[in-house]
Amino acid sequence: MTDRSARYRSLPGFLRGFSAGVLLQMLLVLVNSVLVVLPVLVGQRLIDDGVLRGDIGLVFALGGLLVALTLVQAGISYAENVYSSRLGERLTLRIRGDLFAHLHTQRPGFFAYARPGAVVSRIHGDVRGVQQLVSSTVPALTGAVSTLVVAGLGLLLLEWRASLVLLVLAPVMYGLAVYFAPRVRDATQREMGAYADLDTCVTEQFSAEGAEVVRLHGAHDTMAERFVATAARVRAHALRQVRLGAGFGAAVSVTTGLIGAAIYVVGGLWVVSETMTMGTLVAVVALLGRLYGPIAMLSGIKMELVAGLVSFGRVAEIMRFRPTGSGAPVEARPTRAMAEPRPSVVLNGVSFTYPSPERLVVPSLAAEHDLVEVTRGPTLRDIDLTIEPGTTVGLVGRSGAGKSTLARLLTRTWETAHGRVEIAGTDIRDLSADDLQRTVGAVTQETFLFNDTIRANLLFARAAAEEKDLVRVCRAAQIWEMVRNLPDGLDTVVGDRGVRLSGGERQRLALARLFLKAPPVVVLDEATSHLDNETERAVQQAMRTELADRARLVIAHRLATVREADLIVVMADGRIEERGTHEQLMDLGGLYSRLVDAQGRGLEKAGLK
Ligand SMILES: Nc1ncnc2c1ncn2[C@@H]1O[C@H](COP(=O)(O)OP(=O)(O)OP(=O)(O)O)[C@@H](O)[C@H]1O
Repeated sequence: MTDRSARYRSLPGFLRGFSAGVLLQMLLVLVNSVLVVLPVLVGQRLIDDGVLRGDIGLVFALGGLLVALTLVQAGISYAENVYSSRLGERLTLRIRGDLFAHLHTQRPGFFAYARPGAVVSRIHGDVRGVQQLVSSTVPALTGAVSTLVVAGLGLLLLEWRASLVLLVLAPVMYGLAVYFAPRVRDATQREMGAYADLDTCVTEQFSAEGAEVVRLHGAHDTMAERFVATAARVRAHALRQVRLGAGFGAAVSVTTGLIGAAIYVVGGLWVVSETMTMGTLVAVVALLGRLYGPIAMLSGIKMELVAGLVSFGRVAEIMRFRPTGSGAPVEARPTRAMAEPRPSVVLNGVSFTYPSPERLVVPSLAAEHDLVEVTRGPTLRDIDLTIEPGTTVGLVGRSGAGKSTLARLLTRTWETAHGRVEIAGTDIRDLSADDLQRTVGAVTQETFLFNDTIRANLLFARAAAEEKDLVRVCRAAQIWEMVRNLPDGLDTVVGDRGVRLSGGERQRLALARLFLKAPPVVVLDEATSHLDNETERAVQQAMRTELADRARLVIAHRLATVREADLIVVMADGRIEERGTHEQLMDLGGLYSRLVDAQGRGLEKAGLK
């Protein structure tokens, strides 16, 4: 467990990091609650010793004291509110920073299953829930307890018989809280779950790609219906929460109202029978008024406390999450430095099975249907393969054969304990994340560009690159002419995920980014699939210069892409079925030659050959 995750073992443990702030906040709350009760006791003396005995001087003196107490109490209350909010905001910043950094350490499998909306709602909603807990609920709780103690003691000293009222009031309020709290918690959780679905719906469908798919399939109405159904779930849970809150409020009002009436009647009889002074009756009624608030709050606060703790639990759940099985990082192993500038890659007896989702992701972030247990067979079986520096290995095979999975083992997107993946003789799991990132570079069919300038997207690969390097790699990737002709050139913003560029342009920018990084091990998974034949040939030519002595793995459906490879590996059903050069495999007359024939016939039919 990292230091960051360890902070989230428990709420008190987390708050230890803010102990000075929390202590100051508590002190302000305590002083405030004493100042709320003191005026009542002063008021009693004012009536009994001042008004009823006709001591005008005392009336003015105690009146002045009341004004002073009110002003001091207002000042302390202001300071407490501002300080609590500041503490809450500091805390929010810490949690958001921790969550964001922690999410970045998750394995890619996490993001394959986590609903984006659920992640967003944790970062916004639940973090705010924890903030509320610390900046409002906990001080309110402390304030209520201390007011209760001070006011209770005051009541006991003034008129012990009246304090017996507490024996009725407290259990009734507690009973109400016991009834309402679990129901509110349930409604809160359900509402948050529904919000996560709603957020996912919006982020998916209003992304450029999602909106396009919906439009092309004319699915607006279906999607709108689904959205409204989810929004209706949010409404139902929110209304249930409101109903429960209102029910609780009404029950509290009835209880306090009945008790108030009883005190007036009984207290009035005591004053008539002269067993209690008028000042004491007024003070008792005022003190009880001060007590209702804290008692109602204490019973109601349980609900807020529960909601806040649920939020903390949901944040902590992510912060403490460790994937298990082959999706898990192997931090316990010592990392070794990658010294070899031109390493070879060796896969030795490698098999791989995709782990089930609950090992990869916090279950509450995944969609329910993803968590249904499925037994998967191995996707890769007993793979032996060597890629020497300065050579290209072409990987081909039918769709679903396991080519991309194999590539993802080289980028350590996935890890396997069955067999070894070695770079320069070191098990890939023993390499530090930095070394791995420096050593292996990949371009895939789906190119992701950030909604930023072309320059910023390129500099992602090498922040210190100069303008002339950017131009050189753009030229090599056959994209410079296009970039140069844009009104803002390299400073053109590409849109969400690069949506303002064509698929081929995005791929060429991704290749330029790879050339800029020029890592010792290169993985190209359908990286030129969107390019026309002529551009692809030019890019391949550039690749031989830009990535000359690197170990290269090239996956392609278009077999012409890998025809010149030093070794072509043909995969079927997770195994290596054939290997050799193009000529050797054609002579063999096996799967590869059948794939070449099929593609040739396809091209002939299309009149392209
Ligand atoms: N994240 C995943 N979780 C579970 N199974 C997966 C995952 N990714 C891929 N698979 C499965 O693994 C198998 C191999 O997929 P892979 O993407 O490696 O095939 P491929 O040979 O690259 O196919 P294509 O040529 O269509 O890209 C497929 O059956 C696929 O459904």
